[in-house]
Amino acid sequence: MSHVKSALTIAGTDPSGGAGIQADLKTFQEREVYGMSVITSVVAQNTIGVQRVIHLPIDFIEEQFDAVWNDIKPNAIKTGMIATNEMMKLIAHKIKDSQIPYVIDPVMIAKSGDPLMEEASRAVIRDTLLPLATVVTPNVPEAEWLVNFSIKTIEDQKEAARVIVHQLGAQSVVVKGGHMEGEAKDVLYDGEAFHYFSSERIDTHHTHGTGCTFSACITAELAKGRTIKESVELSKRFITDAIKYSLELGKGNGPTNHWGYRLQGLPTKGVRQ
Ligand SMILES: Nc1ncnc2c1ncn2[C@@H]1O[C@H](COP(=O)(O)OP(=O)(O)O)[C@@H](O)[C@H]1O
Ligand SMILES: Cc1ncc(COP(=O)(O)OP(=O)(O)O)c(N)n1
Repeated sequence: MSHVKSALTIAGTDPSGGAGIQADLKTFQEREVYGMSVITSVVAQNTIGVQRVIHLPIDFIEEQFDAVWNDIKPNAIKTGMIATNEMMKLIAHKIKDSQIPYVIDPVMIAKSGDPLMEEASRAVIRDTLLPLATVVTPNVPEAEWLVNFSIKTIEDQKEAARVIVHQLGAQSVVVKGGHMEGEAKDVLYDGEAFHYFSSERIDTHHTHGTGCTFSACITAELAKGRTIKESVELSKRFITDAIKYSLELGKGNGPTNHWGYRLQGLPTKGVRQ
């Protein structure tokens, strides 16, 4: 039996390489986990924004999933952009008895403001996929939609986390602090205890793909058998360095990239591997 750990991402694409499937696969590789992917939607996007989205036919998404699943069963799964009700229902049906860690990045709107999920589908992801999640990683606007109140303080982040676990049924949640003021403080709640992961706020607009990279890192660490808390702690360090070394590429918000320090030929001292 192979000792290689693998992870599967089910998500949309980013041809400019900063977010979506491309970010997930790069992250899996960096975390030394074999990466696999099922594409839900093909997205023409870049650092400026989203130009057009084409959803793949549902039977073809299923065929991709079966091709991977029946051949190389992953040690963990993540979902990112899942735009429609029928995609959500298909994925719920496929993974409900899988017994492997499942991370949901409930992608609704890109930083550019472009929608990546049909508005009517938000209730479906909440009701069909969230109860299956090992970890769900909403940013503040996504968490606000899920819990239906506004989040302005750390106490609001905690209350949202409680609702997402106890009322919506996720095993655990990280309410991310990227959209808050001041330090970037993420709140992990597992139904019993709160854990806080903070970093200074890095003054950059090159943050394309932060959410994708963070959740992919959590998935990779869970695939290796780490606990939820360990996985989130490592992923917070990883994303902080990835933002610190983000790349000034493109005409808009450049890509977050942990390998950015190597690509830019910067010294490795201080970068957490
Ligand atoms: N400017 C920043 N400085 C430091 N950390 C950040 C910054 N922006 C986001 N983060 C961190 O990046 C991760 C992704 O958060 P967020 O930006 O809220 O997600 P999303 O990309 O889904 O909107 C979180 O760990 C958050 O704390
Ligand atoms: C295909 C695809 N999936 C997800 C996103 C959103 O990524 P995120 O990490 O939240 O970063 P931004 O794009 O919002 O900067 C995406 N853009 N494309």
